[in-house]
Amino acid sequence: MASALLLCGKQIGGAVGRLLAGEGLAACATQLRHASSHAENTNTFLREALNRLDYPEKLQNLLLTPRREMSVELVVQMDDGQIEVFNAYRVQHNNARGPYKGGLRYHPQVDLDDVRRKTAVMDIPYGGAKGGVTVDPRKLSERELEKMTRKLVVAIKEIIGTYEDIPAPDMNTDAKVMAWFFDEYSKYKGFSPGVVTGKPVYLHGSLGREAATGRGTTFAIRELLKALHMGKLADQKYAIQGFGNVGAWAAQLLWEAGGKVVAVSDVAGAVANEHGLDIGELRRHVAAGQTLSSFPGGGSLAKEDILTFPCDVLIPAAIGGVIGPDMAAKINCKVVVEAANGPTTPEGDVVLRDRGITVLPDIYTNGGGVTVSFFEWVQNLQNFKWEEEDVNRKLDRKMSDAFAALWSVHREMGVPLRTAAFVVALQRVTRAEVHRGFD
Ligand SMILES: NC(=O)C1=CN([C@@H]2O[C@H](COP(=O)(O)OP(=O)(O)OC[C@H]3O[C@@H](n4cnc5c(N)ncnc54)[C@H](O)[C@@H]3O)[C@@H](O)[C@H]2O)C=CC1
Ligand SMILES: O=C(O)CCC(=O)C(=O)O
Repeated sequence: MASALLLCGKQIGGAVGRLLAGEGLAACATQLRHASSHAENTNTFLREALNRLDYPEKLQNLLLTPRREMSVELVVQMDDGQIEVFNAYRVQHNNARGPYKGGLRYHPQVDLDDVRRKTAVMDIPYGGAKGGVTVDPRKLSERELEKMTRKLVVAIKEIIGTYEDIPAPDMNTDAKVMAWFFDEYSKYKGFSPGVVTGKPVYLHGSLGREAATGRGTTFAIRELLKALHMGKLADQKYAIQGFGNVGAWAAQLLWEAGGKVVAVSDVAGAVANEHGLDIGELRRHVAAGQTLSSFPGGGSLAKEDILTFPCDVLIPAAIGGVIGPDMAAKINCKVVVEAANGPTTPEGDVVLRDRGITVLPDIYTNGGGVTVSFFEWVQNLQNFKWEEEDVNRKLDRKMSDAFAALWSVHREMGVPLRTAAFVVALQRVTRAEVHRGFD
């Protein structure tokens, strides 16, 4: 027995040592603090909308509290034989309107953001969920990443499902991760393409899903510019933080529409050209493994300067919490379009309001992703593939209709667009809750 434990101790080595030293617990506490601060930010915005609606307190609490939160540990043997333990979670918010739905993020910092109201703003028949694993995927080999993903599926398979909760890509998760997810789940529950969205197109994915969040962001900007009488997409200068799925697709589509993308950044650096970057060339440069800052078609910029770079439309498309009050006082644009989840803190939001800078909120702006995820799910249930133009046309319609709904609340109630978006969503969720009854 003693030698087995010793053997086990040797195998587990560093991971157990670190856990026993309390490092794991400290990391876990940091993640929870981070998660709760983000949830608090969202709840601050949500309360502002609830203040405008005359709902009884009990209903308000119901709307503020997630239905279920699951937290699991994934034990993975790494390529070098060491055992690592990863914390993973899934939070399910409200399923009055349909199955839970939302992204799955692999990131060193947990960031529980808000899909729950997004599905209601977009008027698609889902509730909201979010999940993730606390990991820096750049430090894992592809095989380790696959093992970790499969362990995650085994750990949460009883609370997800085609009609229960449908994960999707988010930061650092892509079609490949979704394919592993679908494959592992199907081993336990039988063929289930509808259990995740954002799968590869050749493996029950939807045409148009990869670009959907960036494309939806572009439609959202078009509608906002029209409403603000600011002209066309082609008339604006854009600065974009984040050049991953969302940022790069938004940049590409804005550039194709004739807009000038004057600066973009990623986690490693930034590049700028006040006459506009050639986004086609830049994407090829990055796809070839080069950094943004080494792009010959622009000058290198400190990544910290992206949010203050002079432009008409600033698009944070990376991580949450980047526009606090200090940053909000310095940014140099006419409108902020939140393609990322939770880029503006409540304090930052107040400063932007005071400065007269319009903010198009995340729960609407990046809703194109979950909308085309919904289209993918419908195609999986139909076992039928739609044409890409059809997907894009339907997405355009959803984004335009959702904008019209929030713009009319913004005008009628005289509230900022963020509050208007929450009001629209809360009204839809509440209607579903009340009509389903509470017995
Ligand atoms: N992928 C999707 O369909 C959806 C994504 N979102 C949100 O959009 C945002 C971006 O997601 P994806 O593009 O999918 O992720 P991604 O992993 O494809 O790209 C993230 C980008 O952000 C950059 N980045 C990371 N940390 C940064 C930092 N500190 N400063 C500057 N850049 C940084 C990365 O280098 C990368 O370019 C996230 O907030 C995500 O929650 C929201 C809805 C749907
Ligand atoms: O496609 C989805 O289901 C959700 C995408 C996502 O992560 C989000 O909307 O925040």
